[in-house]
Amino acid sequence: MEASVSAGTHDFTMASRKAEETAWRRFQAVQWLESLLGPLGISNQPSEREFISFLRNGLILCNAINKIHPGAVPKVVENQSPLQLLTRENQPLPAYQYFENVRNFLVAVEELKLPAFEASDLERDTMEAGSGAKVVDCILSLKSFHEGKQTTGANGFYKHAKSPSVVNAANRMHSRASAAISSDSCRRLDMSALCGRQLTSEGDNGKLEEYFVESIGKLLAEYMVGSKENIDDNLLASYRNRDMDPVKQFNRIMSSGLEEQPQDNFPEQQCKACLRKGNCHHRDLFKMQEKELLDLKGLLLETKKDFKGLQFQLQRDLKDLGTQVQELSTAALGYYRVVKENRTLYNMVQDLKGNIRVYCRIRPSFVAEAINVIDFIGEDDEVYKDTQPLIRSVMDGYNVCIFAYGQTGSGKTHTMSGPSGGLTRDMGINYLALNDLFRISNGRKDIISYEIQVQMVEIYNEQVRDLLAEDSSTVKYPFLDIHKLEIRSCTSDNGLSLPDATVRSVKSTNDVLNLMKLGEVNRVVSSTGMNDRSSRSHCVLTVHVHGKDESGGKFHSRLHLVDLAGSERVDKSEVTGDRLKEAQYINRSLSCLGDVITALAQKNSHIPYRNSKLTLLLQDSLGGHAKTLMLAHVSPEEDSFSETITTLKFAQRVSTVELGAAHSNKESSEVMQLKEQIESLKQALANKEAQNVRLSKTCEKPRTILERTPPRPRRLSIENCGNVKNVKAMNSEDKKGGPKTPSLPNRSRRLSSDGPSLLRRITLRPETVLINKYGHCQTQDEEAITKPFGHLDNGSFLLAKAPRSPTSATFQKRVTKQMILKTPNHKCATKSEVKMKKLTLSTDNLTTPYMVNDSTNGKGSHIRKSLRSTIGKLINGSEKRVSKINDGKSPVTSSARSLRRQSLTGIQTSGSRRSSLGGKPDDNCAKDTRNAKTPPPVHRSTKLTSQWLSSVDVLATAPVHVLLRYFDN
Ligand SMILES: Nc1ncnc2c1ncn2[C@@H]1O[C@H](COP(=O)(O)OP(=O)(O)OP(=O)(O)O)[C@@H](O)[C@H]1O
Repeated sequence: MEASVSAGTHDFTMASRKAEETAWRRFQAVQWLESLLGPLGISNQPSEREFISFLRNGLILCNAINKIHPGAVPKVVENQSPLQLLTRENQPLPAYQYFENVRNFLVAVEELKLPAFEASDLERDTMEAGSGAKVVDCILSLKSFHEGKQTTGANGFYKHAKSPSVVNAANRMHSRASAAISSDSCRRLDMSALCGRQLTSEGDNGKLEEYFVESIGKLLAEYMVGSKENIDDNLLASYRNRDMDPVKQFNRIMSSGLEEQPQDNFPEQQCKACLRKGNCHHRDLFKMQEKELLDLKGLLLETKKDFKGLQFQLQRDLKDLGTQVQELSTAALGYYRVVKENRTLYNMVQDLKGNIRVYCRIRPSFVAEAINVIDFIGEDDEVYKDTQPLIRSVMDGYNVCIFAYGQTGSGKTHTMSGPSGGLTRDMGINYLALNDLFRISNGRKDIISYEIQVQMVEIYNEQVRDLLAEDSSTVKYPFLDIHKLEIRSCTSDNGLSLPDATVRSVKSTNDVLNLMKLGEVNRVVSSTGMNDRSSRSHCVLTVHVHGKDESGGKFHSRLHLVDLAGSERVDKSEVTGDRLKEAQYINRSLSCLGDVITALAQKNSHIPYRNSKLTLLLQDSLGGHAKTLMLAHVSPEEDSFSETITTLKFAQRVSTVELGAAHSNKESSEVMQLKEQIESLKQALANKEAQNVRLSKTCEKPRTILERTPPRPRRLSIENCGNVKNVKAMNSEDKKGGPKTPSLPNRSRRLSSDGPSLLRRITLRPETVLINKYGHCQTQDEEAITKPFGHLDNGSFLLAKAPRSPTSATFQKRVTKQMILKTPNHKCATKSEVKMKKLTLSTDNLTTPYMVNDSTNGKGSHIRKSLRSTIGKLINGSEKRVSKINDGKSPVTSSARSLRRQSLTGIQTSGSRRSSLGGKPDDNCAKDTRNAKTPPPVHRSTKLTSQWLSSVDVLATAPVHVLLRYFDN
């Protein structure tokens, strides 16, 4: 059973091999025909039927034979293309169309003594298995003939390679042997011996055939012997002795090889060759190998098992590792988040404490082989990034100072201005900062209008010099003292600490570049032993940003960009003469800067800003409410070690300086107005104090003064309103016969520059006077007073209505006096529009109803509080001062007070009013005033009088922003 299965398998294997070989040969035939005639349109691996159909009309065969042997078929019947033939394969062609061609071809093949086939082999109906093989053999013999012809240049020869179907032993042929015939190895047979022979005539064909058979047999035998395998030693010996016909030899080798081929089951088979020799070790070898194989199998199984174990362990380890990596990455993420948060919080704390931020920049080494004591690790191209938030702060109204510090040659100028003559992308912080300012300004142009101005100065040998001055001679000759600038407090003038330095408006980064170039050219730079272009001065580029928002709020912030001159050891920089002097100045001013920093760090009460121009100029940045950042620069070289340490120590000290939280300079329009109001009140207070001093003097000798005082025309005085010039203007107006107003009683017209004259100067006229934003007065009935009545630059106005006569009944009936504090949105509100709020002023017994608009914000109310207290002080304080002056005991005190009240109201004080105010009647003063023929007491209610008095009091001190209104009852 086993044997029959084995035989069946063997047959099947042989059959499939045979089919493979046949297909292979067909493929070779097609390949060759295509190489000879060009593409024929047939697939590379045609079936036998396809192949035959393709050749059936004989056209291709005739063309092929004519190509390799011109004239072999004298007349070829042309027909459809093979492709057409193929596609129309199912339609039988007329026999005559191909019969002639095929017949002619077969005749030609016979003439060439090549293997032929029967014409019927190409007929479809009679086609039987294996008939295609004959056709293939014929074509391949043509191919061999052609190849031989090409090689020898003569008529060629052919290798009569028959297909396995026509070879007797083909069924039993070992695959290796057949491969030797049909595969590449066959082509590697040495053909040189054959090629050496020249056959010249057609008559040699018979000999030629014999010769070819002999030679091919010989070659094949040699090839087989060369490979030696399974060839009987006797056969080998006979072959070597050359005592046998090569073809016979080949046949014997083939048959012996096929006989000796190894069988699947060695022990059951006979190793014939070995048995013949009698020394067969194959069995032992086989057993040994079998054992080895078994061992190996066992080993393989074991290894597989181990491998599986390892695989399992590896998977487990990988899983564990994955879990651990995940945990680690979670922890790392958390850590980075915490670090980031810490950093943010740290910066926040720094901001709240107002610490000066310090960054350190390390210059790259210039000499590759130099020994560096400090190495920079990381990227060096984002220096500006950390300073960017500060630049944004400038646009929000904060003052900012960025200064570069470090030894000479450590890269301060490189950081602040960029490399000299560098490209725009290499520009330093100065340019980048201004660029950013413009960018932000453009981004916010719909809500805030910005104006950016630039000043650039240098402090050279303790002199401040303008680097943007038109007159270049002032900068070209630094030793001339012709352009020394004075440093002032920032609160002076326009908030400029250098009001005399050129201020240039800039609108674009190009403007900035031009200015910076100008400044760079004008700056004093010299070559020293440490730096070819050493800056010999401190350069301060100040950017002023003026902003105004939609609501009218304004701010003015400053950005100082400071490139300090480098500290230098004169022995190292090898400077002499002027350079030495410069170095000394530089070192001295830097030492002053150090002193200031130390004092600030130690929170000393005295900070020595005034010790140098540099510290004076940076005063508000180092000790004010600015945001300050220092860029400490160090050189990496070994010989700069001590300077590096000094710089780092200085940087450390600077980082401990707490400036306090930075303040924005931004103020809403309301706050601004209220601040101005306070200023005006302060001014008024000062004026009033001066008056009081004069008043007290007047009270001492009122009679004399009054006697000397000539009567004057009545006038409206606003001297107490803090604008003497306008009073003068009004006086001159009156003199010139300005607008007429209803006359007052004579007593109120009697004015004097001293003493009682004050009473009249404060007296209000009995019509409403409006002061518009241009500073012009208008009467209630729109009669314009042409002369300015005080400069009111914020658009607010004063509305005052004085009684036509203090005794006027209509007036008394109409008047309810309210003081209204003006707010931006509240121009001239009607009574109903204004929310009432009563405030009590702690004047001596005066009660004044105020109207305050409650819609203001917290800051406004804070300012209002201070305003109120200022007003209180103004009234109380000044009187207190007067009483202080007069020591409270002097009769002058009360008389002065009454006189003052009189001066404010034009109404003589009376006992009843005084009692209502809680004050004591002052007989002396009353007497004095009576003697002085001051206006007689008016008949009005005490309450009204006191209200009026207090209102006027306030009016007198707050001329600009206080609106006095009257409403009819
Ligand atoms: N980060 C840097 N990358 C490349 N070159 C640099 C860098 N920093 C400085 N340099 C170069 O080093 C040299 C000295 O730099 P720079 O003039 O800016 O020093 P400095 O501190 O301003 O010196 P001084 O105080 O004497 O004016 C210059 O040639 C500059 O181009």
